[in-house]
Amino acid sequence: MTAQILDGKATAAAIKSDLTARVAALKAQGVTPGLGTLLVGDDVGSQKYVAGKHRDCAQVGIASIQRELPATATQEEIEAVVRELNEDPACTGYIVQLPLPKGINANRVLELMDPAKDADGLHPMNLGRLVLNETGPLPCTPAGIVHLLRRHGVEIAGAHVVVVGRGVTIGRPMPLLLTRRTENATVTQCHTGTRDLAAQLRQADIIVAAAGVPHLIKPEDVKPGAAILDVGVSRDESGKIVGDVHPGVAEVAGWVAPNPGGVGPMTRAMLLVNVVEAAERAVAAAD
Ligand SMILES: Nc1nc2c(c(=O)[nH]1)N[C@@H](CN(C=O)c1ccc(C(=O)N[C@@H](CCC(=O)O)C(=O)O)cc1)CN2
Repeated sequence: MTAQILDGKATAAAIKSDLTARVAALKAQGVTPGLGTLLVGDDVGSQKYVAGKHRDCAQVGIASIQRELPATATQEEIEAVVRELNEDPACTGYIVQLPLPKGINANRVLELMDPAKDADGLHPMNLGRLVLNETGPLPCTPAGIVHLLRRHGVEIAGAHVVVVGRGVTIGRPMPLLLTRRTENATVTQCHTGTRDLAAQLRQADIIVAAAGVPHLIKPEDVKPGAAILDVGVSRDESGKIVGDVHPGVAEVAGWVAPNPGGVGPMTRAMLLVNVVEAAERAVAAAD
């Protein structure tokens, strides 16, 4: 078997085309959505992701506000920029690029954000809305994964999904999304402390691999026909991405989201969705 590709690039392009029309409609009503980003430090990967987010904004007509601080920035300096973005009327939504440098309390920074401007769905109030099944911005990577599976006709309802990872951007929110009545999956959450990971993986109809451990998921651990989404990012000596999924998995799986080209572009597309939906909600509330 050679797996079908869960094509994140093509799916993201379709989402962006839809958003371009919605942004034009907002502008016609006098509202220009604006995405702010706060990047702290000089991590090359983070710089690349943030640059990509602003390229996407330009493509769909969203305005860009870019704030950067050096790796030496203090908690207070970072929080001061967050307060500025909270107050800036041109910034209708924003993100703080993660991870923040060592020594910075990222939770305190996220808690300080205006939840109405939280374009990542990572403010505690918005994560709480997800728990309570209320409307709000969804964390971008989990939302992108659900969209990608749906778009390719992968059955989520009734599926057994194994999520490997417990980070704030993917591992923690992913099971919350997948177990909503609208998705209706059964989820097992695994992590580096899971005793027999291979035994869990073999039960899975869908695997979301977000552990950051190169080639953690091996062909012999995968049920034939399963859908495998590789979200792990490690880099080799030349800076090339090495995912959590061994390339041989494509011979066993039914679907594979490659890395790069799978979930990453979806993360960026769902960020734009959050920005546009927040602006649309604001317009509807003002009517
Ligand atoms: N505030 C946030 N920080 C981080 C998030 C997040 O959702 N919000 N997620 C990740 C990084 N990330 C977004 O910020 C992200 C990761 C990957 C991609 C992407 O398009 N990847 C490309 C490959 C790019 C490359 O060659 O390096 C792909 O997969 O095709 C976009 C965004 C952690 N931080």
